[in-house]
Amino acid sequence: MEIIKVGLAGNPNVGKTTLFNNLTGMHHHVGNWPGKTVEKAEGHLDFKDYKLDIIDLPGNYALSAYSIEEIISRDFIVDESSDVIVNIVDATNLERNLYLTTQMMELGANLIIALNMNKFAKKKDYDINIKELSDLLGVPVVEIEAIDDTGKEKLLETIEKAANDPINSSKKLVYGNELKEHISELRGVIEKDENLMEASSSWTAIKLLENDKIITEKVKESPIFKEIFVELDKVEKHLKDVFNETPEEIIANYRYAFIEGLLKESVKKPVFEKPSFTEKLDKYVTNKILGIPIFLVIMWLVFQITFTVGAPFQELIDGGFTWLGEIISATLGETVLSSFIVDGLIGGVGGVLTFIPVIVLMFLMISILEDSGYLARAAFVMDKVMHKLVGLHGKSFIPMILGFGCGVPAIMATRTMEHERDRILTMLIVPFMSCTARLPVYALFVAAFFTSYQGEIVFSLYILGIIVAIIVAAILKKSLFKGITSPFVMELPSYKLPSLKGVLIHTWEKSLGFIRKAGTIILAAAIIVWILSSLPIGVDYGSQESVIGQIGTVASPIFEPLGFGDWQPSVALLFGIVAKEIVVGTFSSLFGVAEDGAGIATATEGGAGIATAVQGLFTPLTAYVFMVFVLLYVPCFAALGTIKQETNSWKWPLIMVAVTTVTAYIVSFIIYHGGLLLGFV
Ligand SMILES: Nc1nc2c(ncn2[C@@H]2O[C@H](COP(=O)(O)OP(=O)(O)OP(=O)(O)O)[C@@H](O)[C@H]2O)c(=O)[nH]1
Ligand SMILES: [Mg+2]
Repeated sequence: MEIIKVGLAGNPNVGKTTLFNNLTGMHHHVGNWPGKTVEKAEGHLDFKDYKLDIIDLPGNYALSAYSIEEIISRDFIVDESSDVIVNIVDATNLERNLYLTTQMMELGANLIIALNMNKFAKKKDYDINIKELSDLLGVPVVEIEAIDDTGKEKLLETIEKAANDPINSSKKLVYGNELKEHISELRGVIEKDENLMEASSSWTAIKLLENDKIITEKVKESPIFKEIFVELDKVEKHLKDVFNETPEEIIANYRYAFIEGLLKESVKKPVFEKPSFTEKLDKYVTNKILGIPIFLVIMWLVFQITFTVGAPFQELIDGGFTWLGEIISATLGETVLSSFIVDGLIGGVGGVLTFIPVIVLMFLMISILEDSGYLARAAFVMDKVMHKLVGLHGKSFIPMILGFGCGVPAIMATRTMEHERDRILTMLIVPFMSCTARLPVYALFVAAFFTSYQGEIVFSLYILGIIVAIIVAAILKKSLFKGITSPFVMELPSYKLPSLKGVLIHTWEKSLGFIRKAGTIILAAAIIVWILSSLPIGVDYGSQESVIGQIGTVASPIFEPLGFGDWQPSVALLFGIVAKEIVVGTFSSLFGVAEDGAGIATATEGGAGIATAVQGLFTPLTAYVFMVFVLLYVPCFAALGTIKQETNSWKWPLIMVAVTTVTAYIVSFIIYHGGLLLGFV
């Protein structure tokens, strides 16, 4: 079977991954905000006698190399030998989208244009003459709807044809005689070195004129680099004399002029565009005064829904585990095996699994925020605050909100940031955002102590996370990360009705990740906790004389000043370093079924078992402080590992550990003593 290698390229948020998923049957991350895909992904599809290798790329606006994900795409388009590049273009935004197209044409890439979002363009009364557009570009144009199968067959046929009969897409690109003449002079010199001919010489010439760092470095390695730079200088001087502009500006102007001419011939737009739904809604949502209150209300709703809808399901699962534990205890009697299954496994792992409904709902809510387009608005609204207070731009707010789901993808999402310094700083504050792993801890404690204000208490923790993140970022920006942040225009995609299938798949996969975690790390920790609670032989399970009790007793003075100096919270925090769910796992295996026969925590009932046990250890004030500490202290191993991988050094994860520990301690201390002064207990 012959293989055809197809790259999917285009601006951010135009539907590349949607098309990729549709073609390959895979489920990669789709959402309505620019910059989701940060790494290239590969999938396959059989078509007739061919095997298509499809590569999904991060979106980019130009083939210049700024941020990491842009470099990934550019390297693929420029250096890898793909057979066909499918350029996905948003029909509602042709001017901007075609800017990247012109640059791929400069490369002479074997291009196909897949025109997406046609329904939205029709709604706006755009009349696009596909044949004309294709003729003028000299590139096939296919209308598709990435979300369903519209145009899919035609696209595949076109890919097959293009692979067998490649075109040079640079042919119809015209940049005016003056520029063309000088580019060809420069090309003449470049072409003398065979090694520089991997990409087309006109592209290399253009990139040199644009002062592109990577290409300039590459050319410096050529034996004839002096000759090339002498010519480059000459051309640059000449262009400056003629146009009184930098070569970069001149080239950009020509690209836009080409696009303008093209669209004049092939697209008819209504004289007055009626305000779209998005524009109408954004009047309120991104309003200067209303923006932040609306953001807060939406977040509050998210937590309310998560908790109120989640609670009955949670009780159901909890009941199931309790029943299972009782049956096992009754069948096996008081044996080591029964203690292992009931305290160790059902307590440690089951105690965490009861929170699945809450966690699934949280991921569902975040998926809806992402897919509707609200996430980008939240970042836009926070941009001013972030800029003024922290010196970071709103772009870093997107990874922060994703951090409400899980820190690992959130840390990866920082790749879209241009400056390494801003990127690392954002990574360091993402773990202050309250991820779903903290939810079991909150659920347990609010049920035991704050039955009437569950939603409000949890909401306050989420907001505290954001505030602490902003304060820590501001301090770090003034010390470790000095420097100005370049301004950035936040792109606001049109609102879209979230696709049910997309949202469900997204949620399902995230939830599966949680279940997998329960079966691996949390299980392993549960077994260790059980062993340590049962040793030395003959000791009462989970008593202070057990190994775990002794460890806790040694560690507990550290937490005394924060109000929870008992040994059990200390070991729970210690084990929770691995993953925060283990904090609850540890409690539930220490106070599990066998202890009082009352069952594992029924977090929503606030009565039996674990809840009673924690009521004996905490007061409402110390319970709140404990939740704050869990929120802010050391991120889980997975998050630290991701920071190491993304920064390529252990330095940052270690700094992270120090920053979070100190912050958690200080903030908890202030809240505890402040609370005491205010008369709380
Ligand atoms: N209605 C409709 N929505 C679409 C279509 N194609 C994509 N979308 C939506 O557009 C948004 C962006 O889609 P993605 O596939 O994630 O875009 P992308 O180009 O991969 O974006 P990045 O990875 O950020 O560069 C999502 O909300 C999709 O559901 C389509 O054909 N019709
Ligand atoms: Mg994508």
